[in-house]
Amino acid sequence: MNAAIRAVIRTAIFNNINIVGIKQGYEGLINGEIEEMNLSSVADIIHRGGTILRSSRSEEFMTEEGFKRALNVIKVFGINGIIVLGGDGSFKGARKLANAGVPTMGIPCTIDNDMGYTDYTIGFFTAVETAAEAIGKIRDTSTSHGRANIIEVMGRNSGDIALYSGISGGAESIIVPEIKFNIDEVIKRAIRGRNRGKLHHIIVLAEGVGNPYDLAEDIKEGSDIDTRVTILGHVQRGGTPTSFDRIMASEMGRRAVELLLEGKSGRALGIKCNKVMDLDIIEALDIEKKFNEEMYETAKILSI
Ligand SMILES: Nc1ncnc2c1ncn2[C@@H]1O[C@H](COP(=O)(O)OP(=O)(O)OP(=O)(O)O)[C@@H](O)[C@H]1O
Ligand SMILES: O=P(O)(O)OC[C@H]1O[C@](O)(CO)[C@@H](O)[C@@H]1O
Repeated sequence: MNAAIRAVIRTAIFNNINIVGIKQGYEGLINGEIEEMNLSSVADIIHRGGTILRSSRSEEFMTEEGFKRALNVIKVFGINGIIVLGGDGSFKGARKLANAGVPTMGIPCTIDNDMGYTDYTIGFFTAVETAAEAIGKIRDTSTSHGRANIIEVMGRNSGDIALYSGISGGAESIIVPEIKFNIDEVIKRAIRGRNRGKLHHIIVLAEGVGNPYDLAEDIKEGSDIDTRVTILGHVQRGGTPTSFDRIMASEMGRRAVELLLEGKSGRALGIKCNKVMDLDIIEALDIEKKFNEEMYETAKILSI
Protein backbone atom coordinates (compact mmCIF):
# COMPACT_ATOMS: atom_id res chain seq x y z
CA MET A 1 0.00 0.00 0.00
CA ASN A 2 2.91 2.35 0.72
CA ALA A 3 3.99 2.25 -2.92
CA ALA A 4 0.50 3.41 -3.94
CA ILE A 5 0.52 6.21 -1.35
CA ARG A 6 3.91 7.32 -2.63
CA ALA A 7 2.72 7.29 -6.24
CA VAL A 8 -0.40 9.32 -5.45
CA ILE A 9 1.49 11.93 -3.45
CA ARG A 10 4.37 12.30 -5.88
CA THR A 11 2.04 12.54 -8.89
CA ALA A 12 -0.05 15.18 -7.16
CA ILE A 13 3.02 17.23 -6.26
CA PHE A 14 4.38 16.78 -9.81
CA ASN A 15 1.13 18.39 -10.97
CA ASN A 16 1.39 21.22 -8.41
CA ILE A 17 -1.55 20.04 -6.35
CA ASN A 18 -1.73 20.29 -2.57
CA ILE A 19 -2.20 16.87 -1.10
CA VAL A 20 -3.08 15.61 2.37
CA GLY A 21 -3.02 12.14 3.88
CA ILE A 22 -6.06 10.86 5.74
CA LYS A 23 -4.94 8.69 8.63
CA GLN A 24 -6.77 5.51 9.70
CA GLY A 25 -9.06 5.32 6.68
CA TYR A 26 -12.67 6.41 7.06
CA GLU A 27 -12.30 6.57 10.86
CA GLY A 28 -9.62 9.25 10.45
CA LEU A 29 -11.73 11.07 7.89
CA ILE A 30 -14.59 11.33 10.38
CA ASN A 31 -12.21 12.51 13.11
CA GLY A 32 -10.30 14.95 10.91
CA GLU A 33 -7.00 13.07 11.23
CA ILE A 34 -5.61 14.78 8.18
CA GLU A 35 -2.00 15.75 7.49
CA GLU A 36 -0.32 17.83 4.83
CA MET A 37 1.97 15.61 2.73
CA ASN A 38 5.11 16.58 0.86
CA LEU A 39 7.79 14.84 -1.18
CA SER A 40 9.64 13.72 1.97
CA SER A 41 6.49 12.36 3.62
CA VAL A 42 6.76 9.38 1.32
CA ALA A 43 10.55 9.07 1.17
CA ASP A 44 11.98 5.62 1.82
CA ILE A 45 8.65 3.79 1.96
CA ILE A 46 8.37 2.04 -1.42
CA HIS A 47 9.89 -1.14 -0.03
CA ARG A 48 8.02 -1.16 3.28
CA GLY A 49 4.98 -3.27 4.08
CA GLY A 50 1.84 -1.97 5.76
CA THR A 51 0.76 1.62 5.33
CA ILE A 52 2.26 4.82 6.72
CA LEU A 53 -1.26 6.24 6.86
CA ARG A 54 -2.38 3.32 9.03
CA SER A 55 -5.72 1.63 8.62
CA SER A 56 -8.93 0.81 10.47
CA ARG A 57 -12.36 -0.68 10.11
CA SER A 58 -14.94 2.05 10.73
CA GLU A 59 -18.43 1.11 11.82
CA GLU A 60 -19.23 4.78 12.30
CA PHE A 61 -18.62 5.65 8.65
CA MET A 62 -21.41 3.25 7.73
CA THR A 63 -23.94 5.14 9.87
CA GLU A 64 -25.77 8.16 8.49
CA GLU A 65 -24.40 10.32 11.27
CA GLY A 66 -20.80 9.18 10.67
CA PHE A 67 -21.08 9.68 6.93
CA LYS A 68 -22.41 13.23 7.46
CA ARG A 69 -19.45 13.95 9.74
CA ALA A 70 -17.10 12.70 7.04
CA LEU A 71 -18.71 14.97 4.44
CA ASN A 72 -18.39 17.89 6.82
CA VAL A 73 -14.67 17.23 7.40
CA ILE A 74 -14.15 17.05 3.62
CA LYS A 75 -15.79 20.48 3.33
CA VAL A 76 -13.89 22.02 6.24
CA PHE A 77 -10.52 20.84 4.93
CA GLY A 78 -11.39 21.96 1.39
CA ILE A 79 -10.77 18.49 -0.04
CA ASN A 80 -11.63 18.35 -3.76
CA GLY A 81 -10.96 14.71 -4.38
CA ILE A 82 -10.27 11.48 -2.49
CA ILE A 83 -8.30 8.43 -3.51
CA VAL A 84 -9.39 5.39 -1.52
CA LEU A 85 -7.00 2.49 -1.09
CA GLY A 86 -8.68 -0.71 0.03
CA GLY A 87 -10.87 -3.67 -0.76
CA ASP A 88 -14.53 -3.97 -1.69
CA GLY A 89 -15.72 -2.55 1.65
CA SER A 90 -13.61 0.56 1.13
CA PHE A 91 -14.89 0.80 -2.44
CA LYS A 92 -18.50 0.76 -1.21
CA GLY A 93 -17.57 3.72 0.96
CA ALA A 94 -15.89 5.40 -2.03
CA ARG A 95 -19.01 4.87 -4.12
CA LYS A 96 -21.09 6.53 -1.40
CA LEU A 97 -18.72 9.51 -1.34
CA ALA A 98 -18.83 9.79 -5.14
CA ASN A 99 -22.65 9.68 -5.05
CA ALA A 100 -22.57 12.49 -2.49
CA GLY A 101 -20.61 14.62 -4.98
CA VAL A 102 -17.06 14.05 -3.71
CA PRO A 103 -14.75 13.19 -6.64
CA THR A 104 -13.42 9.77 -5.69
CA MET A 105 -11.11 7.09 -7.09
CA GLY A 106 -10.57 3.57 -5.77
CA ILE A 107 -7.28 1.68 -5.91
CA PRO A 108 -7.69 -2.04 -5.11
CA CYS A 109 -5.48 -2.85 -2.13
CA THR A 110 -6.21 -6.14 -0.45
CA ILE A 111 -4.30 -9.37 -0.05
CA ASP A 112 -7.49 -11.32 -0.80
CA ASN A 113 -7.57 -10.71 -4.59
CA ASP A 114 -11.33 -10.92 -4.31
CA MET A 115 -12.35 -8.08 -6.64
CA GLY A 116 -13.82 -9.42 -9.87
CA TYR A 117 -13.12 -6.45 -12.14
CA THR A 118 -9.33 -6.54 -11.80
CA ASP A 119 -6.93 -9.40 -12.45
CA TYR A 120 -4.96 -8.59 -9.32
CA THR A 121 -5.17 -6.42 -6.23
CA ILE A 122 -2.16 -4.72 -4.65
CA GLY A 123 -0.77 -6.81 -1.78
CA PHE A 124 -1.94 -10.14 -3.14
CA PHE A 125 1.36 -11.29 -4.63
CA THR A 126 3.24 -10.18 -1.52
CA ALA A 127 0.94 -12.35 0.61
CA VAL A 128 1.37 -15.24 -1.85
CA GLU A 129 5.14 -14.86 -1.65
CA THR A 130 5.03 -14.99 2.16
CA ALA A 131 2.76 -18.03 2.14
CA ALA A 132 4.86 -19.82 -0.48
CA GLU A 133 8.02 -19.16 1.51
CA ALA A 134 6.37 -20.53 4.64
CA ILE A 135 5.16 -23.61 2.76
CA GLY A 136 8.74 -24.23 1.59
CA LYS A 137 10.02 -24.09 5.15
CA ILE A 138 7.25 -26.30 6.48
CA ARG A 139 7.90 -28.77 3.67
CA ASP A 140 11.44 -29.26 5.04
CA THR A 141 10.18 -30.29 8.46
CA SER A 142 7.34 -32.28 6.86
CA THR A 143 9.98 -34.34 5.03
CA SER A 144 12.20 -34.72 8.09
CA HIS A 145 9.38 -36.10 10.23
CA GLY A 146 7.40 -37.83 7.49
CA ARG A 147 4.30 -35.90 8.47
CA ALA A 148 1.42 -34.24 6.71
CA ASN A 149 1.19 -30.50 7.30
CA ILE A 150 -1.88 -28.31 6.93
CA ILE A 151 -1.14 -24.64 6.31
CA GLU A 152 -4.08 -22.31 6.72
CA VAL A 153 -3.80 -19.10 4.71
CA MET A 154 -5.95 -15.96 4.64
CA GLY A 155 -8.27 -14.71 1.91
CA ARG A 156 -11.62 -14.12 3.63
CA ASN A 157 -14.03 -15.72 1.10
CA SER A 158 -11.46 -16.04 -1.66
CA GLY A 159 -9.25 -19.06 -2.29
CA ASP A 160 -6.70 -17.18 -4.39
CA ILE A 161 -3.92 -16.99 -1.78
CA ALA A 162 -4.35 -20.72 -1.18
CA LEU A 163 -4.38 -21.51 -4.89
CA TYR A 164 -1.36 -19.40 -5.90
CA SER A 165 0.77 -20.24 -2.87
CA GLY A 166 -0.28 -23.89 -3.08
CA ILE A 167 0.87 -24.14 -6.68
CA SER A 168 4.10 -22.25 -5.94
CA GLY A 169 4.76 -24.46 -2.93
CA GLY A 170 3.94 -27.71 -4.74
CA ALA A 171 1.11 -28.59 -2.35
CA GLU A 172 -0.46 -32.02 -2.60
CA SER A 173 -3.94 -30.67 -1.81
CA ILE A 174 -5.40 -27.18 -1.98
CA ILE A 175 -8.71 -26.56 -0.24
CA VAL A 176 -10.62 -23.42 -1.20
CA PRO A 177 -14.13 -22.09 -0.56
CA GLU A 178 -14.95 -21.99 -4.28
CA ILE A 179 -14.59 -25.75 -4.84
CA LYS A 180 -16.39 -28.33 -2.73
CA PHE A 181 -13.76 -30.51 -1.13
CA ASN A 182 -13.86 -34.18 -0.45
CA ILE A 183 -11.98 -35.36 2.63
CA ASP A 184 -11.68 -38.90 1.23
CA GLU A 185 -9.85 -37.52 -1.79
CA VAL A 186 -7.45 -35.57 0.47
CA ILE A 187 -6.77 -38.73 2.51
CA LYS A 188 -6.32 -40.84 -0.64
CA ARG A 189 -3.72 -38.40 -1.94
CA ALA A 190 -1.84 -38.59 1.35
CA ILE A 191 -1.84 -42.39 1.31
CA ARG A 192 -0.89 -42.52 -2.38
CA GLY A 193 2.03 -40.19 -1.75
CA ARG A 194 3.19 -42.20 1.23
CA ASN A 195 2.97 -45.47 -0.72
CA ARG A 196 5.22 -44.16 -3.43
CA GLY A 197 7.80 -43.02 -0.91
CA LYS A 198 6.94 -39.34 -0.53
CA LEU A 199 8.07 -38.11 2.86
CA HIS A 200 6.33 -34.77 2.96
CA HIS A 201 2.66 -33.96 2.45
CA ILE A 202 1.42 -30.39 2.17
CA ILE A 203 -2.21 -29.33 2.36
CA VAL A 204 -2.98 -25.64 1.86
CA LEU A 205 -6.29 -24.66 3.38
CA ALA A 206 -8.01 -21.34 2.76
CA GLU A 207 -9.39 -19.80 5.96
CA GLY A 208 -13.07 -20.29 6.63
CA VAL A 209 -13.47 -23.57 4.74
CA GLY A 210 -13.24 -25.71 7.82
CA ASN A 211 -11.47 -26.16 11.13
CA PRO A 212 -7.84 -27.11 10.34
CA TYR A 213 -7.51 -29.09 13.58
CA ASP A 214 -10.57 -31.21 12.75
CA LEU A 215 -9.15 -31.75 9.28
CA ALA A 216 -5.84 -32.87 10.80
CA GLU A 217 -7.70 -35.37 13.00
CA ASP A 218 -9.57 -36.75 9.98
CA ILE A 219 -6.37 -37.14 7.96
CA LYS A 220 -4.59 -38.82 10.83
CA GLU A 221 -7.47 -41.22 11.36
CA GLY A 222 -7.90 -41.98 7.66
CA SER A 223 -4.24 -42.34 6.68
CA ASP A 224 -2.35 -43.00 9.89
CA ILE A 225 -0.05 -40.09 8.99
CA ASP A 226 0.80 -37.70 11.79
CA THR A 227 -0.66 -34.35 10.73
CA ARG A 228 0.25 -30.89 12.05
CA VAL A 229 -1.37 -27.49 11.59
CA THR A 230 0.14 -24.06 10.96
CA ILE A 231 -2.08 -21.00 10.78
CA LEU A 232 -0.12 -18.30 8.99
CA GLY A 233 -2.37 -15.39 9.99
CA HIS A 234 -1.31 -11.76 9.88
CA VAL A 235 2.25 -12.48 8.78
CA GLN A 236 0.63 -12.46 5.33
CA ARG A 237 -0.30 -8.83 5.70
CA GLY A 238 3.19 -7.40 6.10
CA GLY A 239 6.71 -7.52 4.77
CA THR A 240 8.57 -6.17 1.78
CA PRO A 241 6.18 -5.92 -1.15
CA THR A 242 7.01 -7.80 -4.34
CA SER A 243 8.20 -5.77 -7.33
CA PHE A 244 4.96 -6.57 -9.15
CA ASP A 245 2.90 -5.12 -6.30
CA ARG A 246 5.09 -2.00 -6.27
CA ILE A 247 4.80 -1.58 -10.02
CA MET A 248 1.01 -2.00 -10.04
CA ALA A 249 0.76 0.42 -7.11
CA SER A 250 2.95 3.01 -8.86
CA GLU A 251 1.00 2.83 -12.11
CA MET A 252 -2.44 2.88 -10.49
CA GLY A 253 -1.49 5.64 -8.04
CA ARG A 254 -0.32 7.87 -10.87
CA ARG A 255 -3.40 7.13 -12.99
CA ALA A 256 -5.81 7.77 -10.10
CA VAL A 257 -4.48 11.32 -9.68
CA GLU A 258 -4.57 11.94 -13.42
CA LEU A 259 -8.18 10.77 -13.64
CA LEU A 260 -9.16 13.22 -10.90
CA LEU A 261 -7.35 15.97 -12.80
CA GLU A 262 -9.36 15.02 -15.89
CA GLY A 263 -12.48 15.74 -13.84
CA LYS A 264 -13.52 12.11 -13.46
CA SER A 265 -15.08 10.60 -10.35
CA GLY A 266 -16.39 7.27 -9.09
CA ARG A 267 -13.82 5.20 -10.99
CA ALA A 268 -12.10 2.00 -9.88
CA LEU A 269 -8.53 1.43 -11.00
CA GLY A 270 -7.49 -2.06 -11.91
CA ILE A 271 -5.23 -4.20 -14.01
CA LYS A 272 -6.37 -6.33 -16.95
CA CYS A 273 -3.96 -8.29 -19.13
CA ASN A 274 -1.02 -6.33 -17.66
CA LYS A 275 -2.56 -2.94 -18.48
CA VAL A 276 -3.83 -0.39 -16.00
CA MET A 277 -7.51 0.32 -16.64
CA ASP A 278 -10.40 2.04 -14.91
CA LEU A 279 -14.13 1.60 -14.88
CA ASP A 280 -17.17 2.86 -13.07
CA ILE A 281 -16.92 1.89 -9.41
CA ILE A 282 -20.55 0.68 -9.36
CA GLU A 283 -19.89 -1.62 -12.32
CA ALA A 284 -16.63 -2.73 -10.74
CA LEU A 285 -18.36 -3.75 -7.51
CA ASP A 286 -20.99 -5.67 -9.49
CA ILE A 287 -18.49 -7.85 -11.31
CA GLU A 288 -18.35 -11.18 -9.60
CA LYS A 289 -14.93 -12.60 -8.86
CA LYS A 290 -14.35 -15.77 -10.88
CA PHE A 291 -12.19 -18.47 -9.40
CA ASN A 292 -9.48 -19.74 -11.73
CA GLU A 293 -10.63 -23.33 -12.11
CA GLU A 294 -8.05 -24.03 -14.83
CA MET A 295 -5.28 -23.19 -12.41
CA TYR A 296 -6.91 -25.34 -9.76
CA GLU A 297 -6.93 -28.20 -12.27
CA THR A 298 -3.21 -27.59 -12.93
CA ALA A 299 -2.53 -27.93 -9.21
CA LYS A 300 -4.42 -31.22 -9.12
CA ILE A 301 -2.62 -32.62 -12.15
CA LEU A 302 0.82 -31.64 -10.89
CA SER A 303 0.29 -33.06 -7.42
CA ILE A 304 -0.75 -36.51 -8.61
N1 LIG B 1 -21.50 -0.75 2.41
C1 LIG B 1 -20.66 0.16 2.86
N2 LIG B 1 -20.96 1.48 2.78
C2 LIG B 1 -20.13 2.43 3.24
N3 LIG B 1 -18.92 2.16 3.78
C3 LIG B 1 -18.55 0.87 3.88
C4 LIG B 1 -19.38 -0.18 3.42
N4 LIG B 1 -18.74 -1.35 3.64
C5 LIG B 1 -17.58 -1.02 4.22
N5 LIG B 1 -17.44 0.31 4.36
C6 LIG B 1 -16.33 1.04 4.99
O1 LIG B 1 -15.09 0.58 4.46
C7 LIG B 1 -14.23 0.13 5.53
C8 LIG B 1 -13.34 -0.96 5.01
O2 LIG B 1 -14.13 -2.07 4.61
P1 LIG B 1 -13.69 -3.57 5.01
O3 LIG B 1 -13.44 -3.61 6.47
O4 LIG B 1 -14.74 -4.47 4.45
O5 LIG B 1 -12.29 -3.75 4.33
P2 LIG B 1 -11.93 -3.81 2.78
O6 LIG B 1 -11.85 -2.45 2.21
O7 LIG B 1 -12.87 -4.76 2.08
O8 LIG B 1 -10.45 -4.36 2.83
P3 LIG B 1 -9.86 -5.74 3.45
O9 LIG B 1 -9.43 -6.51 2.27
O10 LIG B 1 -8.75 -5.31 4.32
O11 LIG B 1 -10.95 -6.44 4.18
C9 LIG B 1 -15.21 -0.29 6.62
O12 LIG B 1 -14.59 -0.28 7.88
C10 LIG B 1 -16.30 0.73 6.49
O13 LIG B 1 -15.96 1.92 7.18
O1 LIG C 1 -7.17 -8.38 10.62
P1 LIG C 1 -8.63 -8.68 10.75
O2 LIG C 1 -9.46 -7.46 10.95
O3 LIG C 1 -8.88 -9.78 11.72
O4 LIG C 1 -9.14 -9.24 9.33
C1 LIG C 1 -8.70 -10.43 8.80
C2 LIG C 1 -9.20 -10.48 7.38
O5 LIG C 1 -8.60 -9.42 6.65
C3 LIG C 1 -7.87 -9.95 5.56
O6 LIG C 1 -6.56 -10.17 5.98
C4 LIG C 1 -7.89 -8.98 4.42
O7 LIG C 1 -9.19 -8.75 3.99
C5 LIG C 1 -8.58 -11.28 5.27
O8 LIG C 1 -7.78 -12.16 4.50
C6 LIG C 1 -8.87 -11.77 6.67
O9 LIG C 1 -9.98 -12.63 6.66
